[in-house]
This record gives sequence, structure tokens and C-alpha cells, in this order.
Amino acid sequence: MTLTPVEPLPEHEVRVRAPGKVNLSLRVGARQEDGYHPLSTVFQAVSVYEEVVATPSDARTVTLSGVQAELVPTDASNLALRAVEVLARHTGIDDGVHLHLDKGVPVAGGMAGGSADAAAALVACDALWHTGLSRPELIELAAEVGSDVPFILMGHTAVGQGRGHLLTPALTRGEFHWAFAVQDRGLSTSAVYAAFDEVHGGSLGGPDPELDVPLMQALRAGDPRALGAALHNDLQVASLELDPLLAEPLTVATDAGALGVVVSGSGPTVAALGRSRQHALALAAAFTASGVADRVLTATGPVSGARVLAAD
Ligand SMILES: C[C@](O)(CO)[C@H](O)COP(=O)(O)OP(=O)(O)OC[C@H]1O[C@@H](n2ccc(N)nc2=O)[C@H](O)[C@@H]1O
Ligand SMILES: Nc1ncnc2c1ncn2[C@@H]1O[C@H](COP(=O)(O)OP(=O)(O)OP(=O)(O)O)[C@@H](O)[C@H]1O
Repeated sequence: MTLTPVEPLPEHEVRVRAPGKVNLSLRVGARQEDGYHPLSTVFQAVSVYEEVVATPSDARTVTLSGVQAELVPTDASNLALRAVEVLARHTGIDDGVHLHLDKGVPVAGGMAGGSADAAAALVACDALWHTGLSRPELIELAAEVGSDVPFILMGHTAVGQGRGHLLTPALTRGEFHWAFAVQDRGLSTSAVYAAFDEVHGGSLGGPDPELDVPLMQALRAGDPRALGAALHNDLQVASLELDPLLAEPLTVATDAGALGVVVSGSGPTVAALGRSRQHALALAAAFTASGVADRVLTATGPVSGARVLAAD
């Protein structure tokens, strides 16, 4: 009998897509001893995406494409590689992987682009390595990588407490339509929190989720007008202090009839809520025409969290 040599399995790859986010409400308490601030926030995942392709490799490496890709580090400080390290340490898996990150979410824009890469890397390597971890276990690991990473795994709309990592899904109805004014200049998240501390000193109590009852009702009712009126961001004053030009897109969107307008997370991206898809396009056109944004995006929310698109 002659034996036919078995062909090695073809190299496989896993492709994952992860969304950016906007904080519909961001309420911040006094800085704690660990340097973090207690939050009560309502996240919404929006249809602006990072795409990550993971391929087996000898080492752990990353390459990038997409808008502002040149601003992102490719060394071990890359959030996607940090996520791989956390997963490898937790599972004891020693394999290499190559990650290609195609960036669609603004870099250092307050929309959690780096967190989306990290969430996508966790999902991709979990699939590649067949770790058998459950979603809740992955979400727990995600919190070790960054405060926003658990939400990007979960997606849709959720209330975040603690550092923003303790999540409760929120009931919502329908779709909301957004226009985003994006800047080439980024803002450092920790610098914005430090500026927030300068303004408030130690004078704050804990963040009060009760203040978001009208916002949660607006989400349940699918009422964009009520949602627009309830948008809120405690970090906005600090972002404006570090980047006073942000007042311009806020004014432009208000004048163009936005239902609500808010700095996204730590900024500098400004999010404007439209009455409809058509109106969100009109708000984006107003940003462009007035020259107050380096780029504009339109998106809908809520959308799913990080998920595998294809594996072969
Ligand atoms: C502004 C938000 O995007 C709102 O969702 C987040 O709070 C920031 O989340 P993130 O970028 O994932 O933040 P991390 O990577 O965990 O932390 C970056 C820095 O932000 C500050 N930070 C973050 C979260 C938090 N609850 N309090 C903080 O003070 C800390 O200075 C920290 O060193
Ligand atoms: N994969 C990555 N993508 C983007 N930035 C990364 C990545 N890895 C590390 N970074 C670094 O993290 C910084 C913040 O990037 P990111 O795009 O996540 O900001 P952000 O959207 O403001 O974050 P957040 O909304 O979570 O506060 C960048 O300036 C960059 O140096």
C-alpha cells in the first residue's frame, strides 16, 4: 500500500469588524486613587467600522491601512497587540498572529477606534485559537485592555458604570442618524480627564445615573427629538478648553437644525443627531460647507459589537 502525503491545512484567516461609539451621555465623578474616574455613561455603537484580519504567523505583528493609519503605533503599544497579549496570557496559548487593521474610525477622536481594534483582535484570536471562552469571559478580559473595549465587544446601546467597563444593555427602538465632524488633530483621553480635574477639583460626588432617565425613555420610545434634547457630556468643557475651535462645529450643527449636538467622548469629534438619514446628510454637508471639520462621516446606531465576518 502506498501512502499519499497529507497536504498541510491551508493557512486560514479570520476577518472581524468592530464599530466605533458615541457616548449619548457621559457623567464623570471625582478622580479615584487608581487615577480613573467613576462613570455613568450611555454608549451607542455606530456604523463606522474597523476591520481586522488575523492570520497565523510565527511572531505577533501588526500592519495598518485606512485613514490616519500613519498615526497609529505598530509596536507592542498598539492596543490590538495588547489585547492579543492579554488573551494569550489568560489562555496560556503561545501562538503568533499577524493582524492587519483597516481603520475607519477616527484616530484619537473620542470614538474608541483603538478600542475597536482591541475588541476585534480579541474576537479574531479567540476564533483562530479555538479558546472556548464565553462572550462574558471575553468581555472581562477586554476590560484589562481598556475601559471602552468591553462595550465595543457588546455593541448596540448600553449603560456603562465603574470605569465604563461594567455594562447593562439598554432597550432601544428604531435607528438614530448621526453626522460626525472629524478633526485631523486628536485629543489625548488622559489629558482631557486631567483638564476635567482642573475644572472640578475634588468637589464632585459620584455620577448620578438618575439624571439620564429622560434619555433612557427617549431610547425606549425611539424618539430622536427627545434623545437630542437629552445628549450630555461632562467632559465637553474640558475638551473645549484644550481645543477651543470645537465650539465651531457645535454651533454649525445647532444652526443647521440638529436635534442635539455633543462632543463624542473625550473629543475632538463632534456628533450631531439628525431627524432622518437625509437630515444627517444635510448636517454633514453643513459641516463641510462651513469648513469646521477636516472630514465628515454619517452613520446610524445602534449596531452590533465586534463580530466575525468570515473565516477560511
Ligand atoms: C472618554 C471615554 O472614551 C468615554 O467612553 C472613556 O472613558 C475612555 O476610555 P479608554 O480610552 O478605553 O480609556 P483607558 O485606556 O482605560 O484609559 C485611558 C486614560 O483615561 C483616563 N480614564 C479613563 C477611563 C475612566 N473611567 N477614567 C479615566 O480617568 C485615565 O487617565 C486613563 O489613563
Ligand atoms: N490600534 C490603535 N488604533 C488607534 N490608536 C491606537 C491604537 N493602538 C494604540 N493607539 C494609540 O492610542 C491613542 C488613542 O487612540 P484612539 O483612536 O483609541 O483614541 P480615542 O478614539 O480618542 O479613544 P477613546 O474614545 O477610547 O478615548 C492614539 O493616539 C494612538 O497613539
